[in-house]
Amino acid sequence: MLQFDQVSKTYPGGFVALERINFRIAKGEMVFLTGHSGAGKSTILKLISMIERPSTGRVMINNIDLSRLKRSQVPYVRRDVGIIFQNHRLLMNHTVFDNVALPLVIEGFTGKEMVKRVHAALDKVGLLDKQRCLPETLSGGEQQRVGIARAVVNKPPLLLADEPTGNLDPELSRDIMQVFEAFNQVGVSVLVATHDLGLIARMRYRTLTLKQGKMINDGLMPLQEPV
Ligand SMILES: Nc1ncnc2c1ncn2[C@@H]1O[C@H](COP(=O)(O)OP(=O)(O)OP(=O)(O)O)[C@@H](O)[C@H]1O
Repeated sequence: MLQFDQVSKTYPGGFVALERINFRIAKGEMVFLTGHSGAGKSTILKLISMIERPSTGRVMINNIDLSRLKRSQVPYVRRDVGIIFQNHRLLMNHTVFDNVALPLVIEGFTGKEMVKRVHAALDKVGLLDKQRCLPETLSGGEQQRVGIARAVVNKPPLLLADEPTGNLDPELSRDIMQVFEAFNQVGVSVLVATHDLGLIARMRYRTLTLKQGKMINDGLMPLQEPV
C-alpha cells in the first residue's frame, strides 16, 4: 500500500528533516509513527500526502512512484489518502454536514449519492444526529470525529492522522482510536503520528520511531516493566 525507499528530505535552508527512511505499510495494516518534537513525523505525512516532495529516494502508494506523477494525476492518487489533522481544520461557519460533504463536492458528487455517503460517514463516527450543527457547538472530541468523517467520506484505502488525540483526555483519545480501529478492521490502512507513548503502549501496534530524522525502531514497542 505504502512504501518509503531510502527517502531523505532536506528543507530549503539546508535542514535535514529525514535521512534514508525505509518502511512499508501493507494493505489493511495499522501503524503508529512516533518520535520527539521535530523528529520528522509531520514531514513523513507531508511526503505521503504530496504536500512536500522527497529530496532523494522514492515514496510509493499502490506501487505508484509519487515523484513520477504528472501534475494532472496528483488529485487521483491524493484521493486514496484521507488525512486527519490535529486541529481538524473545520469550516466553522458551515454545518457538520457541509464540512463532511466538502471532499465529495470537490469531486463533483451531488444529490442523493452525496447525501447517502455523508450520512454513512457521520454514522460511522457516531454523529448522525449532529449533522445540522455548527462545529463550534460541538465538543473537541466531536469536532475531531467530524474531521475523521470528512477524511473517510470518499472511502480512501489509506488514512493518515497527525496527533489526532493531541488535545483530548484519555477517555476521548480511546474513543477516537476505536474509530480508527473500526476502519482498520474493514481493510483500511492507518498511519497515526503521535507523541502519546501511553496510547502506543496500550494499543500494541507496530510502531515506527524517529529520532532526528532517522528511523531508530520499527516494531512493537517493548512493554514497560512495572516498577
Ligand atoms: N517547511 C520547512 N522549512 C524548513 N524546516 C522545516 C520545514 N518543515 C519542517 N521543518 C523542520 O524539519 C524538522 C522536522 O519537522 P516535522 O514537522 O516533520 O517534525 P515532527 O516530528 O512532526 O515534530 P512535532 O511533533 O513537533 O510536530 C523540524 O526541525 C522542523 O523545524
